[in-house]
Amino acid sequence: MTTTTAPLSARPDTRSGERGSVLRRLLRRPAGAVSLSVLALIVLVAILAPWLSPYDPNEVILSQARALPSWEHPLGGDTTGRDVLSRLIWGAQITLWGAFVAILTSLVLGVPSGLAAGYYGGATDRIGTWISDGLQSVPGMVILLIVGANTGNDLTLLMITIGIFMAPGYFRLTRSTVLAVRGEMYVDAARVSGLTDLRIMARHVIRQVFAPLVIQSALTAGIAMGMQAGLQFLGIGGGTTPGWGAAMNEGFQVMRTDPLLLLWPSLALGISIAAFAVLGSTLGDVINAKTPVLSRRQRKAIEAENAARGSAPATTSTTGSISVAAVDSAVRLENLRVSYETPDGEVEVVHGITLDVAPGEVLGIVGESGSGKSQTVFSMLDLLPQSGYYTADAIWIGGEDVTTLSKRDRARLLGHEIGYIPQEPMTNLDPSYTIGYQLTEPLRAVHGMSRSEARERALAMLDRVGIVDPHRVMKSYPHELSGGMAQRVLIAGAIAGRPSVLVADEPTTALDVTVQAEVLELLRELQQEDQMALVIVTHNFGVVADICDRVVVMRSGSIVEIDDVGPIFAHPESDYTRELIAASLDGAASRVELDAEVGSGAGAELGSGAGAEPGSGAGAVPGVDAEPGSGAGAVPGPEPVSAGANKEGDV
Ligand SMILES: Nc1ncnc2c1ncn2[C@@H]1O[C@H](COP(=O)(O)OP(=O)(O)OP(=O)(O)O)[C@@H](O)[C@H]1O
Repeated sequence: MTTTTAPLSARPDTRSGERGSVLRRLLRRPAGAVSLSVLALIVLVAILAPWLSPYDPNEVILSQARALPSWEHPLGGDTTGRDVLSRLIWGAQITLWGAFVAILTSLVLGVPSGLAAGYYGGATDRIGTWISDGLQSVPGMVILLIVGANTGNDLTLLMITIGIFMAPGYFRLTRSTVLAVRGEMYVDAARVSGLTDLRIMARHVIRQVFAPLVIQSALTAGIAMGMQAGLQFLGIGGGTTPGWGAAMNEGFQVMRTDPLLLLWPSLALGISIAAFAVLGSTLGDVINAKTPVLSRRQRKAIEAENAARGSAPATTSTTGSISVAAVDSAVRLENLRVSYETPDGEVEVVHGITLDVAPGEVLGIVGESGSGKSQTVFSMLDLLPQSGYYTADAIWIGGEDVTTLSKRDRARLLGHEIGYIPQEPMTNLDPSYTIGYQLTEPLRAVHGMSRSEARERALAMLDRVGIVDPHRVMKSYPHELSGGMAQRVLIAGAIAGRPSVLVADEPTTALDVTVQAEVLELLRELQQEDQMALVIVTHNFGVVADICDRVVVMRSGSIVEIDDVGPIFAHPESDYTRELIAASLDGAASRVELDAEVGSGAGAELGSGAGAEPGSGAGAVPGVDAEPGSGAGAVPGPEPVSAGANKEGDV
């Protein structure tokens, strides 16, 4: 086994550092610094009102009626002789409280419903959207007047009502953010590891909604303050409370004779609303500067959709073959069809394929991009995106036809019976959590282990996949790992539940060429050690030669050829297979070249990894010579298969 000794990134991580950097960047902008300071001052004044206020805000001093500013009363007295400054200070508390109640109500109603609508889609989404649209079409002011009239103008209840009418904004924001995040690979990875929807939402999705919600709340706070003042100005919501709106109402009535009485509360309200608005938009700039517009997966889905419109042929024939009885198979797909709803109608992208994998067998699924490899394995895992669905005569996993199972029972297979290793390690790890948390979470939640058991298992698995300092890696965040280490971590997670089937979707594509070889070597070792069935998706025949027993060649959603690796290389039946083999080997580095590259420590992880263990260093490039009688060495073919070290390929 090869080991990985590449040092962890020296970047001084930490989540608090990340949060600090947003605050720092906010403060670096004059607009951010000023608005934040103003708001901090207002909040401070509101909190310290009992101590700062020189007089009781409702105390009437007749001699001070309409008095001009003086040393005793810096802002003068109002029409009944109450101290204006004291009323403004207490008004800050009441106005902020009103805004807080409204925002809290909106958050409580809008966020969970938006989360559920975005995550579950379907009927939940439709019902949520319908209620949200309905609320927006109700004339809010009429409802506020009714509530005011029936509750004695209770300010808190009025602000709760305003919060209800502002909840659709939070609903829509949360829903759209979740829709974008739901497709992220680390969410799929969490699902594959068997975590419940509730847990995935609470731990992995809600964090992504956090930043937009903060921005929205800053903007909404200003609006809520304005609405509250508007209500008080109209005489609704607290005639006796010293709110700024009530003060404006009073000042408005004596505007011609005592304009200052209107000026002070208007200034306080205007400055507060402006500060919230500027803070919200500056926060938006600061946070969005880091946010990618489209994730790679989203771009890929769009490209795939476009390709599907142009090229997917409609065919009804079924293709493929089987090798063992259904009950003896590790996996068996019978007449699997996958379709997608697209704006142009329904498109079938996998056209009735049949294949199986025996326990302990390594099956390669090969084909060019868009041939349906990923859709096939996503159907196995029951992880097709929402717009896609499959039909099949049967899907056997571990000798059981899982098409008869409920969605929930089917999900239980993930992490237990089936493990999944994705294509891109980095995007499959949640950047907000340590590796230790991400490895132990499914072990505790899905496998019912205690904290210490889960930790022990995770450490053992990290050690097993060649991580030399598992304790340190457990404490690391994904960005501190190299791509190869991250993939090892995901492999550790996939095998931690001891699955009988391991599905690897192009597990080495995103990795450096030398690290690819190490990861393939590791997969082969693990598969042989635990006698797992391994389904490996690739577009590279080098990988097939290296690791597979049998191979399925796919093209445009159908199986072109299916056979043991030897015969496929020796006598490919279809021209397409022949072309794929030639394309995989064309331009491949020779074994000697590859060994030289490995020896020179070209790979990020290889310096000590490969070299550390004689026999698995350069020899870690899995291939012909490494194991006589296996891999490409055993493959009679048109050319010696030099580990398929294709420049663009997997190895
Ligand atoms: N969300 C989607 N909506 C519509 N069609 C889709 C969607 N996802 C995939 N497809 C179509 O399914 C077909 C098979 O895609 P699949 O992802 O299985 O290809 P692949 O062989 O795994 O390719 P790659 O090696 O690029 O991942 C593609 O032609 C694509 O157009």
